[in-house]
Amino acid sequence: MAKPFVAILMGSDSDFPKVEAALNVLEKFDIPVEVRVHSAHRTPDATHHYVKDADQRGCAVFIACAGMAAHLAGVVASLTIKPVIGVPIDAGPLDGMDALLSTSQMPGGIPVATVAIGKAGAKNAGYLALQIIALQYAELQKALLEDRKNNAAEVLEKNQALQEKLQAR
Ligand SMILES: Nc1c(C(=O)O)ncn1[C@@H]1O[C@H](COP(=O)(O)O)[C@@H](O)[C@H]1O
Repeated sequence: MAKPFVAILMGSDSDFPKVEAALNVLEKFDIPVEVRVHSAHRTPDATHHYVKDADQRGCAVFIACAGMAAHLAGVVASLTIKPVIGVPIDAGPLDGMDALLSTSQMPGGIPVATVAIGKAGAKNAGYLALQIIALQYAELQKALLEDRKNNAAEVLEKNQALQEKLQAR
């Protein structure tokens, strides 16, 4: 079976420093990714065309990232029945609270799986996309379990280092 790909869309190139966290995770697991700037507000026709086309070409999961009046993820979700993960970006004076609400408060029937605001949310969007794809790929399941183990070992090591520091006080 050919590997499916993930499409990462963002409303503006100014979002990229935060969105990059999703890309990093997907690249770490060798999942093909397409990254595009498409705004539901500013480039509605191009957004519509890209989502329909990507859907047909085998996109497995869409990650849509936007700040402020973040309608991008909702619009993407209206155009496909593939899973759409929404990342609210902390842009503008409301620090992402506006984007969080406009991404998550979707009307019934058109879901957007909304993650946390900003970089941490983008990272989790990458992992969530992997977990969705892993439902059909045993190898990816193994890699994700291994990654969890490594992360846990890192945390335990940090705890050990902290205990040693505290004992030396
Ligand atoms: N929320 C949206 C959409 C959309 O939802 O279609 N398009 C752009 N934007 C957001 O506007 C913010 C400011 O954009 P600029 O930095 O380009 O002015 C960005 O966070 C972008 O995601």
